[in-house]
Amino acid sequence: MSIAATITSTNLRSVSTSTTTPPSSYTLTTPFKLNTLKLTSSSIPNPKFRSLSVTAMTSASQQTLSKTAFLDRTESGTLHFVKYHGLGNDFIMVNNLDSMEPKVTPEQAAKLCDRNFGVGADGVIFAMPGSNGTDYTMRIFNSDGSEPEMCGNGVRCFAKFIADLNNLQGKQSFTVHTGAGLIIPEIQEDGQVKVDMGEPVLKASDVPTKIPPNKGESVVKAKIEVDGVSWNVTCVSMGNPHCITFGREGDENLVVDELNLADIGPAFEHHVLFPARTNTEFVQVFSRTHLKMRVWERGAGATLACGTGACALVVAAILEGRSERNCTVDLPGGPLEIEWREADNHVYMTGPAEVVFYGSAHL
Ligand SMILES: N[C@@H](CCC[C@H](N)C(=O)O)C(=O)O
Repeated sequence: MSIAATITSTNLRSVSTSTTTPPSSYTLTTPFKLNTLKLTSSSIPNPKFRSLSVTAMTSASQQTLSKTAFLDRTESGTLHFVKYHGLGNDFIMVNNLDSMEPKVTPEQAAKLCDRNFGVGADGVIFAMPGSNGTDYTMRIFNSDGSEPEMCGNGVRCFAKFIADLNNLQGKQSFTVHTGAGLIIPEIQEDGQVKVDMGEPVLKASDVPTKIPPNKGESVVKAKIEVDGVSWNVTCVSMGNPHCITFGREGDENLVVDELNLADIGPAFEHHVLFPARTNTEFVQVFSRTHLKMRVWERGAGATLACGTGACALVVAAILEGRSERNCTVDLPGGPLEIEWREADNHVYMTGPAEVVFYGSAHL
């Protein structure tokens, strides 16, 4: 089986090697050009990835073929998707509006997310019909195939994806049912997406963490041992679990760029004190309104941004007396604006979401 793949974007330069017409298996109403990098199955050493075949459309092709028509086409065994990113946290968005059954299995999601043998992404997101009275339902698989309850950057991409599918312009708001309950993204006039992320969950057993509560039912600046090092942590759920640290015991001022996340991240993620595993945010405080974080995500590893993580860390910073309620959080992929509003106890996140490319994969 041959594999055709294109690395291209509306914003980035194409890095493909040649130009060719689409494979015969694609029936298109208008001709389009593909910049194609061809691989054969024999050049793929790992047999488990040989069944995956990927094609991506250039931005020129997006102009000649209706986006909705592209995503609506159904051929057996072929998935049409749009890749989006929110500050470099990237997702394969699937139009699943005709069914509550995800079109991709967790195993297929892991293959699609693979950065060497697949499309490459931090997760696969499904736009599904509404439930519990909402406009839509969002489900997501992490790049390891596990299913988290929520994804902050993902829900901003979700809002843009829905607007794109429906050809909506300007300010738009949707109600979205997620594993974390009701989430309300609103596309702003400037294209940024502001999301009502709901209330943070602080009760230790609901985060969940087995760290004994030390402030009411919550865990705030508690000491835990991770691989023989003592860290101070605060635990917050934004529907999904987060462990936030501002430093080791006796060393409160983290310089996050110096951390080797690949070493310490997995030790937090799989720590016995986190029965559902955990996302971990390592935070540096610049001022009471400006923080910087790096993240090790449950089921995805080090990512360029984590929206729920940025929300959770501002809650943690306020609980630890380190910040105001409105903060800018710098992530490796760029900044997010976060507010934990006193009036309704909800957390609000504002940031970008962008299309990377349209593509098809044979599953
Ligand atoms: N990157 C996401 C979070 C995705 C889910 C996470 N890996 C988990 O397992 O909880 C975000 O932007 O919030």
